[in-house]
Amino acid sequence: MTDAIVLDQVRKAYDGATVLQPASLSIPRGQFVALVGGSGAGKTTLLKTINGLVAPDDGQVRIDGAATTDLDGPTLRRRIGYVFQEVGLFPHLSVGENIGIVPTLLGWDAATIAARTAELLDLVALPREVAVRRPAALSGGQRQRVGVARALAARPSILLMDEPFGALDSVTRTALADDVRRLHDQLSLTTVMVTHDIAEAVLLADRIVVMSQGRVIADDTPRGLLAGHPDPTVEALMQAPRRQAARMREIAGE
Ligand SMILES: Nc1ncnc2c1ncn2[C@@H]1O[C@H](COP(=O)(O)OP(=O)(O)OP(=O)(O)O)[C@@H](O)[C@H]1O
Repeated sequence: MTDAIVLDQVRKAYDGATVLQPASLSIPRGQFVALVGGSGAGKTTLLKTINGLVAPDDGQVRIDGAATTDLDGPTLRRRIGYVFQEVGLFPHLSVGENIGIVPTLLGWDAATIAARTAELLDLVALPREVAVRRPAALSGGQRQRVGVARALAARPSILLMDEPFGALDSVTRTALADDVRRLHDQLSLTTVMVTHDIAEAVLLADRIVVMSQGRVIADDTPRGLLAGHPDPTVEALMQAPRRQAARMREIAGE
């Protein structure tokens, strides 16, 4: 079967500085991939090459076998949902209008958009009444849920998320992360999520891709990476979840 996302030797430089070394990655349909690595490693840049927000200098990105350069904007927006870092809801639009942005751009009629908005609010476990509120009248966790609903509005098969839970307290974060994984499974999505939280990546993802200085330095299952890796940067990253797990077992008296 054709992979949902293929990056074929994708390279990107800004003002002569290469921020993404030629990177290749194939992501089969249905996989949940976490993209981790230090600040400035190139994670957001790589994520944005997938939906065309960043145009690669070299190489090719293919979505379900088609080069993104051959796909028009509306097709990309329909196929790929994007949850922005810091959510990026429009403050002057209601929650419902925010969720309906892509369907509106795609020319859906008002009744279909309203029905879809209600369905999406149910899906992300928000009361339907919030549709008429402005984003400022929601909690941070609720705003993130709106961000996820907005990304899923046009029934994409691919969901990209850039640090979607970054600013949340740990209880809200865990609940939302669990819901995102549930939605991934329920809607048969292919998901790529950038996160700084390695424990979260280990708990949520089927596969973890580690980046450092514009390169992919590791790519394995959480279990595989926890078992050990020759690269010291990867090893250092994996120490945190290992320590947390060991400490939890100790406290639980196991
Ligand atoms: N539009 C841009 N113009 C110039 N440089 C950029 C631009 N976007 C990103 N960069 C640079 O590219 C490098 C990689 O940035 P990127 O945002 O992809 O990293 P990241 O791994 O997502 O980092 P973080 O975890 O801090 O968000 C950084 O050095 C950044 O300053």
